[in-house]
Parts: sequence; structure tokens; C-alpha cells
Amino acid sequence: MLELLTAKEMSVADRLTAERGVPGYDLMQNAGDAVADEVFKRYPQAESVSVLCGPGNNGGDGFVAAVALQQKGYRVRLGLLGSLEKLPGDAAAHAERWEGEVEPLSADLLDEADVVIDAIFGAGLARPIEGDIAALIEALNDSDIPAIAVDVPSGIDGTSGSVRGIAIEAEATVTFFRLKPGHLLLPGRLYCGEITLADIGIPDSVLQDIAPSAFGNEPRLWLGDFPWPEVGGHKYSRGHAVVVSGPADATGAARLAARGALRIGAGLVTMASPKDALSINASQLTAVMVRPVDGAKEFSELLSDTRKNSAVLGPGLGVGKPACEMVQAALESRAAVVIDADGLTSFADAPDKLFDSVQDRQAPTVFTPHAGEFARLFPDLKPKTEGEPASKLESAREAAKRSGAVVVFKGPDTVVATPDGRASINATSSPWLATAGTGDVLAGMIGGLLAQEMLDQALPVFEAVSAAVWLHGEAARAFGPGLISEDVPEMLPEVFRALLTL
Ligand SMILES: NC(=O)C1=CN([C@@H]2O[C@H](COP(=O)(O)OP(=O)(O)OC[C@H]3O[C@@H](n4cnc5c(N)ncnc54)[C@H](OP(=O)(O)O)[C@@H]3O)[C@@H](O)[C@H]2O)[C@@H](O)CC1
Ligand SMILES: [K+]
Repeated sequence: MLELLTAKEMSVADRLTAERGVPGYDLMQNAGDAVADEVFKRYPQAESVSVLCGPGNNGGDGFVAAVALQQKGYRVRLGLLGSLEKLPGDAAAHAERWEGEVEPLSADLLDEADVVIDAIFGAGLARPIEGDIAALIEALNDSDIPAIAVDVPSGIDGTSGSVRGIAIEAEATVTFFRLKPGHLLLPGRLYCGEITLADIGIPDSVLQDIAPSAFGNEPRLWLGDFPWPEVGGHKYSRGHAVVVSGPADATGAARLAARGALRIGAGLVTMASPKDALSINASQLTAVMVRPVDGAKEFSELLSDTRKNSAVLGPGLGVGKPACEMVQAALESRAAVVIDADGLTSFADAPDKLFDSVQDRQAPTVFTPHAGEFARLFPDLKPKTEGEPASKLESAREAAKRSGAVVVFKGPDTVVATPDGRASINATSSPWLATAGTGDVLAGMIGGLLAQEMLDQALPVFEAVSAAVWLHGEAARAFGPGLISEDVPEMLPEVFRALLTL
């Protein structure tokens, strides 16, 4: 259930299913019935339902739902965009089974409707919605009538999550076989309401041919590889993460990162601190060790001890040449390297220099930019949310390919993308995460997890980074209102306890 399918991959699933003997007509029947079931489940007391049908197969699903809901005793009205004669094959066949009136698609259909089914556009949305349909959607969004969307809310591009012109704000969305990236990416996710995934008879075996490369970030994606501590283990077998502190007036961010690294299970965490900040860091840290490190040369020396197998730098580091040198020193080591915040911004003028160093490495490198930092390093890859759908998912993938790093493109829909094209989208998050320092904690958590070797030396980086992102979001969600960044690491024990019962 983790795989996310683009519109193109969904049509391949459709074709492969037909080749295996399940006709599209049957899939549409099951899809429409699942929508009707959702309406029945949610609104058993409703009396009248209006079904808004578009000119393609999404509209076909609407006809099926209309027939099923009428049989359940609802008063059903149906409006169609375009003409019955132009409906594609399966949709036309199902439309014949609808015995009620087919009205033109207009805001009239909203009169006295208790519930609306949005079957206007699904995977075939090809351009921005304009004119009368845009006005209808606006009227629906302005009303109190709940809408149940078929596959995706009309106006949302299922593959990119972008709004094409205007989109229906659905109460719930019923989608089929697998989620689409646009159900998890913003702004799409905000329009879907509660999402139900319906089995419509597409066999899982089609996925072997499709080989999807995008996944919802859920524990099932990485739990099998998670480095739970072993009874016979010791702190040295759980890795040693190094976190670089900023100068005396900017040490907090690195301490947040160090706490994240420790709580996620790194056996040892060392803070590499400029001498002028040593006593400040030392007075604030207990389990985290503090070592004096001034400049790139001393940092290289520290990392020449290969037991220090992960380095996190960027939080509080300051922007400029010294930061670039520290990053380069880390990249020349054999440690896994996480570069965040100032560590990324310092390369805004010469991103290729950074990428060249990353491309040369054997050990994993992870970038953790938020949208602003992403735009500084990859100005031409900035995702769009309006108009042409170039998604955050594709931007992150392209950035990973270009840089050679695993890119964690942060936000409410954090994307983890690897240079080989694999990607996960995280949907467990919390609005309370939008507070100072939570990104520093995440960088530390990633570094702390990379320090622990997953699956006997073979470190599945994609899984490790996805796990850290999920755990970070889940810790924030579990804490809830009033969260500050210090709370995120402290929630990890509770999140781990819950994971251990899965
Ligand atoms: N795949 C599967 O396994 C299954 C798929 N199923 C269902 O099929 C749905 C996909 O159907 P689909 O491909 O026919 O596309 P759909 O979304 O109905 O729209 C195409 C029509 O809209 C039109 N149009 C587009 N944009 C427009 C605009 N802005 N403004 C105006 N018009 C616009 C476009 O016109 P054209 O671009 O051709 O001019 C065309 O006429 C999928 O979401 C799911 O619900 C299920 O039945 C079960 C199995
Ligand atoms: K729809």
C-alpha cells in the first residue's frame, strides 16, 4: 500500500489488469460502488445527493455511484459536462444504466443537495479549470455542502498535488488501488479531506511491471531495517555521531541536533566545538561529549578516527568561507555527512563545487534544505504550486540526481529523494513543527541514525533517512499543542515504544 502511482503508472495498471482478464467495465463498477459506500457510511441520514460528472472515466465512476445510491434510496440528481455520446467506452456503458435525468453541469445541482459527489476530473485533468466549471467549484466551496471526491478532488493534479486553476475542497476522497503523490503533497493533501483507498480488483502483481519509485513514508517502508539495539551490543556498535557547533553566540542549534542524534540511538555523540564556545557547550551537555575543534584542519583530524562514522553540520555554523571549508573537510572524510542550514547556504554562489565533492564520495551524504535553502542551491528546480505541475517530488528527485546527495526537501510534506530516483513523501507531521530549531533536531536525528549501521554494514540510506523524517514528524504529532524543538527528541522514547508493538 506504500507505493504511490502517477497518472501514467495508473493507466499502465489499468492496461495490465485488462490483459489479465479483468475488464475496465468491472473496475469502474467497483470504483463507483466504493464511492457510493463511502457516501452511505458517512451520510446515512442524507436524503438528496447530486453527482457532478465530467466527460471522462472519472464521470463514469460518477454514473455508477449515482445508480448505486438511487438503489439505496437516496434522491439522486446527476449533471454531466459535455454530451452522453462523447463519453469514453466504459463510462458510456455505465451511463446507459442510469435511468434518471442527465442535466447539464451547473450550480443548479447544488440546490437542496445534502451531499455532492465530485466526479468531474480525475487522473485525466489536463489543464487549468476555467469558466463555468470554475464558477461551479467556487459556489460548491462557498457552500456548506460536503463533497466526496472520486479519485482526486477535481482541480488537483494527482501526480504533482498542484491546483490547476481552482479545486474542490473535499470532505473525503475515495481513490483506487494505490494513493497518488498528489494525495500527500501540498497543496493537494489539504483538498482531499479524509482519504479512503478502495480495492477495485487491480491485482498487486501489476506492480512488478510498473516498479514504482515513490512511496508514502510509513514505518512499513523501513521498519524491517531499523537498527534496534541488540542485547549483545555496546555503545561502540551503535555508532558515533559528531555534531559541529557554531561560535559562542550560536551554539543552541548544534545542541538540539546532538540531542536528536543521541535520542535516536547513536551510541556516542561528540560536539565539535570552537574553543571560544567550549565552556558554554560543556556546561549545557551531559551525555554528549565536547571536543575543541577550530577550523577545517582540526575537524579533519577529528574525523580521521573512522569510528566517528557520521557528521552533522550546518545548524548555527554561520554562512561563509569557513563554513564551506568545514563542509569540505567533512566530505573528504569517510563518515556519513548531513549538511543542513548554513552548511548549504554557504554554497549558494557555487553549488557545483559542493556537488562535485559529494559525487566523489562513497559514504552517504544528505542535504536537508527547507524551501528557501533548496531554492538557493537549486534555483531552477523550485517547485510550482500553480499552473504547470512541476512537483516538489520531481524537484527533490532532480536535485538528488544533480548533487549526488540524498535530498530531504523539508516542509509539511517532506520528500526524501535519492540520486537513483527513489523517493518517499511524509504525511505525518504537525503544524506545531513550524517553530525554531526543529530542523536542527531533524538533521541530528538523521546523523544519529546514519551512525548506526542498519542491516549488518549494508546501510540502506533511503530507509534510514525516511525513518528519521517519519520519527521526527510522529514525535511532534504525539506531543501535540505547544511543542518547542526541545520536545521533539524527548518524545522519541514514546514513539519507539509504540513502534515496538507494531
Ligand atoms: N485507471 C484505472 O485503472 C481506473 C480509472 N478510473 C477512473 O478514471 C479516471 C481517469 O479517467 P480519464 O483518463 O478518462 O480522465 P478524467 O479525469 O475523467 O478526465 C478526462 C476528461 O476531462 C477533460 N478535461 C481534462 N482537463 C480539463 C479541463 N481543465 N477542463 C475541461 N475539460 C478537461 C478531458 O478532455 P481532453 O483533455 O481530452 O480535451 C477528458 O475529456 C480516474 O481518475 C478514475 O476516476 C476508474 O474508473 C477505475 C479504473
Ligand atoms: K474528481
